[in-house]
Amino acid sequence: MPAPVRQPRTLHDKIWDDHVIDTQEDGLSLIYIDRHLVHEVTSPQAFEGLRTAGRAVRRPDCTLATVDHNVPTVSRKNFTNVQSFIAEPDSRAQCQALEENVKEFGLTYFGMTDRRQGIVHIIGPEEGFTLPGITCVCGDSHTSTHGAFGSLAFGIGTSEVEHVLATQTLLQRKAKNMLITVEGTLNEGVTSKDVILHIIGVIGTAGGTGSVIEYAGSVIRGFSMEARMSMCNMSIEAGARAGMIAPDEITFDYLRNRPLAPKGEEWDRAEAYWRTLKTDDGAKFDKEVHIRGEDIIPTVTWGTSPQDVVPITGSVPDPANIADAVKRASVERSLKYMGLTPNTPMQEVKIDKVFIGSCTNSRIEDLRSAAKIVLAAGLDAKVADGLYAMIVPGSGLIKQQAEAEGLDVIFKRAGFDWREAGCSMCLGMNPDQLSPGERCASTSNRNFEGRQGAGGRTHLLSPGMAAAAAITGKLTDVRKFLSADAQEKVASGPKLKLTSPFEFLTDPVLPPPAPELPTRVAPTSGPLPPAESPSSVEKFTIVKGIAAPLHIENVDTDMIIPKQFLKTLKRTGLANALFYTLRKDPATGADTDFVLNREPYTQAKILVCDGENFGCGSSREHAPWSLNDFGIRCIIAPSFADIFRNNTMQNGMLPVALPKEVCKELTEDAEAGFELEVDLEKQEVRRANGKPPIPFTVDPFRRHCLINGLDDIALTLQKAQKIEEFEGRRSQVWPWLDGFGYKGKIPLNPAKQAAKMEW
Ligand SMILES: CC(C)[C@H](C(=O)O)[C@@H](O)C(=O)O
Ligand code: SF4
Repeated sequence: MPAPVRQPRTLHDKIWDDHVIDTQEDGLSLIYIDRHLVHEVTSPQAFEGLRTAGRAVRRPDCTLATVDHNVPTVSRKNFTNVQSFIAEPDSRAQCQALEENVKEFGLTYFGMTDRRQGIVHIIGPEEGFTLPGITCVCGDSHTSTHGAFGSLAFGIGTSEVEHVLATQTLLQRKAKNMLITVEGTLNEGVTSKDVILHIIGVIGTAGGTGSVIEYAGSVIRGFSMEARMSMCNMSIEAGARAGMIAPDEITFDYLRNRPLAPKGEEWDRAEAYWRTLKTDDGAKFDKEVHIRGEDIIPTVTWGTSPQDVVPITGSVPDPANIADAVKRASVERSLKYMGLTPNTPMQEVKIDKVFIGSCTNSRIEDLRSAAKIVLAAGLDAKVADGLYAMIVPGSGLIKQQAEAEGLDVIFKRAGFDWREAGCSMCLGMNPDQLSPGERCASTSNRNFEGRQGAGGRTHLLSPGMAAAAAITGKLTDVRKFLSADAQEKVASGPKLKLTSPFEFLTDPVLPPPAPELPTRVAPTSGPLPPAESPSSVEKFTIVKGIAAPLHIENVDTDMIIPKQFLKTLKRTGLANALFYTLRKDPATGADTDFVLNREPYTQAKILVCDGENFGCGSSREHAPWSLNDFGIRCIIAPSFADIFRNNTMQNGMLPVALPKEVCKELTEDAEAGFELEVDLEKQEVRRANGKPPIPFTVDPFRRHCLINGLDDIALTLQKAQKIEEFEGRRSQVWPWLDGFGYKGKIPLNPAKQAAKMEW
């Protein structure tokens, strides 16, 4: 018999196929997870779950933890311990909880005295922990960043973090294949940040829902790893499950000699495998989008969604020109929040703060491109009067390298504040925040209402554009600083540490070696619990009650629960946090007339929204926890963001997707005060106004779990033997994936270590 002919496969297909441990008849697969990154915000409840069930971490050698979201970015010169350094009690508690958890569970941890500490999505690649061909997860939506290496990398919620810690696997349904090509030549001043903002403007924040996007084409191939990471990072802003780019010489050059990358003969084997990781000719994509590089010019956002983009040469949109009433209302709402007048040229918009940082744009190349603009503005250029500009490197090592290149001198001399590594003002879980009404030019990835501080206004842009805005005090076309005249001016000026102002652009310094070399540890399996472990998840059969109507598109999880409530160590007590900014008057703290504050909706068990893309943005499971705590067990909407949908079902809640017109009708029922009855067994929504029931469908496996209140982890552990067999094969075929650990090398006395370090 001739061997069956294999269909051409996409890069995503290949990585997926290599990680499937088991597939059920209905298509649900158990996939192996090669790399798990952990941070302090989304892990405490997961470790608590392990503790309660008496479970161990299955693969400490494939798990890497750090603190990033809560850490203050002020100087650590006087750091002795987290207890005394972090003033805010909840932030402190989360960081301390992680310190304790990594000790208890034996995990590799980059704490605040470690130069390798930084934003979780920066340190994975920097260490070579992120590799081509792997599956990589983290309780964080921007895990998509790691797809830049040709890996399948995606964000998960806290329940899934617990699942991965306990089993090193996840239950997943394969996503669709989407291709986005960018061909041609980019205009001067256009960076990968402009390219991804432009793409999101074209496809919208739900354009990638249910898909893994592969970015291809000559423009992408020409990008450095840093630029590719910025692109893949924002795949989540396009609604995609993940983004990826096939590995090539640029990828291999970046990874060679990274502390955790394979070495010697193992590198050669790995590289040979990685070279097979590209989409075959003739492979089919479910969706394709083709973009011309020439069409992109430096881009900036004007509104409160990452899809609200405009070329820097454009103007604030005018709602009067929008025919669709819902869209018009949404633009009006955004403009009101942003304090912008229709038709104002973007370059006349004045800025109060500039933030250069975040997992999108805080890498060495980002800092170089911002420094280039500062230099191009002239050696006497200064941050505009009254403006505050901060630079937050993505990791301690990036900070160190930038200082070795003299970038800090360029920034500080121009009046920028040079900070320590962390998430910082991207989200403001630490003290770095906008005040109400302040406007920020930010290199981060989300411009949601209140994202950088309650009432704060965010314009997303590239590092060069942010630097230009810092100097002029307004949103500015970066190309003004790239003219021959400006460069001439700089070239003739006095010299800094560098022999030419742009020397660092062509001759980058290699990253300094990591302070400690890892020790190889054999893969271990943690003790397996009894398969019949009880589930704490409530069963869902029928939910009947008041339904609250909501008319908002793209309800993001920052809106469902703002960042200040993510600092909890529990899953409960979040009812008051639900839709906090919509429910509380910022000035008085009094209740607003938001629907959930009004009778009878204070008793709502169901939320009906007629806007698409409910639950987009961050992976915070706090969003379903707060809905649940309020009493809402079912959300009906035209479409859901992938991670949010998953997170609700992990908590015994039901997301029901129905056509937009049907959702609209149901919001009318809700407004008239009619109760709704959602029956999961019969898969129908019954209406109290005598109209016929509305059928819906739910993933059969999830339906079964919800109706019976089953625990995913216990179910997965019934397949322990298959997982072990997979691990055996994995060790033979991909030996470099049996990770490296720093077991036993976690600093036990941070104070002593801090004293040794120069900050
Ligand atoms: C805290 C975390 C859950 C969150 C995310 O998933 O994205 C955060 O990193 C963010 O950017 O909002
Ligand atoms: S998006 Fe911002 S808050 Fe989230 S991980 Fe990245 S830097 Fe941190």
